[in-house]
Amino acid sequence: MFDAGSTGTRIHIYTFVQKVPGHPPELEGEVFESVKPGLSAYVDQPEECAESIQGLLKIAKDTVPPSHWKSTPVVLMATAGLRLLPETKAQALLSEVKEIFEDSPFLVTDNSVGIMNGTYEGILGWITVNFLTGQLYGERNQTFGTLDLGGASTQITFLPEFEETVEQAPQDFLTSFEMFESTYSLYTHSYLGLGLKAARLATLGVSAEGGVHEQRLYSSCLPEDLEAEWIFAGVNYHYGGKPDGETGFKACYAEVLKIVKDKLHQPEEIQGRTFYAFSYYYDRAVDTNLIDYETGGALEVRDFKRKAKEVCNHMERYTSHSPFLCMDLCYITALLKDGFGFKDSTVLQLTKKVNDVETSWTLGATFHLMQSLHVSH
Ligand SMILES: Nc1nc2c(ncn2[C@@H]2O[C@H](COP(=O)(O)OP(=O)(O)O)[C@@H](O)[C@H]2O)c(=O)[nH]1
Ligand SMILES: [Ca+2]
Repeated sequence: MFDAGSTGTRIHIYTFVQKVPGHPPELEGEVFESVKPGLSAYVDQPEECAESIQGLLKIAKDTVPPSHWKSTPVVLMATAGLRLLPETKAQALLSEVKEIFEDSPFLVTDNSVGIMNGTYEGILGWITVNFLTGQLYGERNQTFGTLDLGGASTQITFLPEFEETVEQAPQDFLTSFEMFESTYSLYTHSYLGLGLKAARLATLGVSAEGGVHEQRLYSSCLPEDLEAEWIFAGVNYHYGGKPDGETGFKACYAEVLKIVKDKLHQPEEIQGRTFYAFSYYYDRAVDTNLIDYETGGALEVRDFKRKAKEVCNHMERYTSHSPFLCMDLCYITALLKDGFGFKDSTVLQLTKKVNDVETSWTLGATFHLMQSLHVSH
C-alpha cells in the first residue's frame, strides 16, 4: 500500500498469514520505506516521479516472494497534496503511477491508483490504531481517538459515546462503516489546508494553493535575522523574521491563532477522551525531546504549549533546528486548544508504531482492500 503524502511517498508491505481456514488472516509484519519529496513536487514534470515509485517497488520485489507477485495487489492512494492540485495535474501524476504499476509484476486493478477521500483517510487511520491496540476484536472495550497532522491536511476521528456529540456534529462529520463484522459510526473530518506546511504558508499570509510567484513574507514566529527562500507546490517564497518588529511566543501565537480561530468544529466529548496523535505531532515532539523517537510517549496538550514558549522565547538555543520550529509548535498548540477545543490536561499518546507497525491510514486501507477483494476469509 503506497501512501502518496504531500511531503513524501511511502510504501507499506504487509504480510498476512491465514493460520486457521475460515478465520481472517493475521497480520504478521510490515516492511516500511519512505522517499521525499511527495508526488506534488513533480507537478510540472510528472514523468520525473517514476524514479521514486520504482525505488519503492524494488523494495516490494525484494520483500514479496516472486511466487506471490501476481497475487499481491499494489495500490497507491494520494492524500491532500494532490487534493490541492488542479484536477488535470493530479490526474497526470496518477496516470504516470498507473503505468509504472502496470509494468510491474504485481496485481493491478482498475482502482489501484487514486486520491484518498479525506473522510476515509480519517476513518482508516482510526481503524489502524484501534486494530493495533486490540480494541477492534473481542468484547468492545474503549476505543481511542486519532489525530493525524499531515503537511496539507489534518484529521480528527473518534467513536462518539455521547448522544449530543452525534446530534451537534455537522452531518458530513458522521460516517458509518462495516468492518470486522461490526458497524462503527464515527465522527471524522479532514481539514484541507490545515496541515502543518499549509498552515505555515497561511501564517505567512499565502493561501495553500499558492498562485503567487514572488512574495516577501515576515513573521514574529521566525528568528529576527532570518532571510530565506522556500519552494512549495512549485511557487518560490522569500520569508524572514521581523528585525524591528516583535518576535516570540505571544506575537507568534497571535499570528497562528488567526489560522484556526472559529474555523473548526469543537465536539465537547473529546476533552475527556484519550487520543493517539501521529505524523507531524510525533515529529515535532521528537524534535524537541518531548518524547523518545523509538518509544513515543504520553503528553498533555499543555506540554506542547510549554515547549512552544520555550522555543519561541529562546530561538538562539534552537539554531540547529528548522527555523519554523517555533511556528510549528505554536500552530500545533493553537490547533489542539483553540481549533479542536482540547483542554490543557487532555492526554495524547504520541506514537509512530504500535507493535512494530506504522500508525498510518494504510493498514486500515489494506483491510478495506482485502474485504473488497474477499481475501479476508
Ligand atoms: N512514521 C511515519 N510518519 C508518517 C507516515 N505518513 C506520514 N508521516 C509523517 O506525516 C508528516 C507529513 O504528512 P504527509 O502524509 O506528507 O501529508 P498529508 O498528505 O497532508 O497527509 C511527516 O511528518 C511524515 O513523517 C507514516 O506512515 N509513518
Ligand atoms: Ca499523511
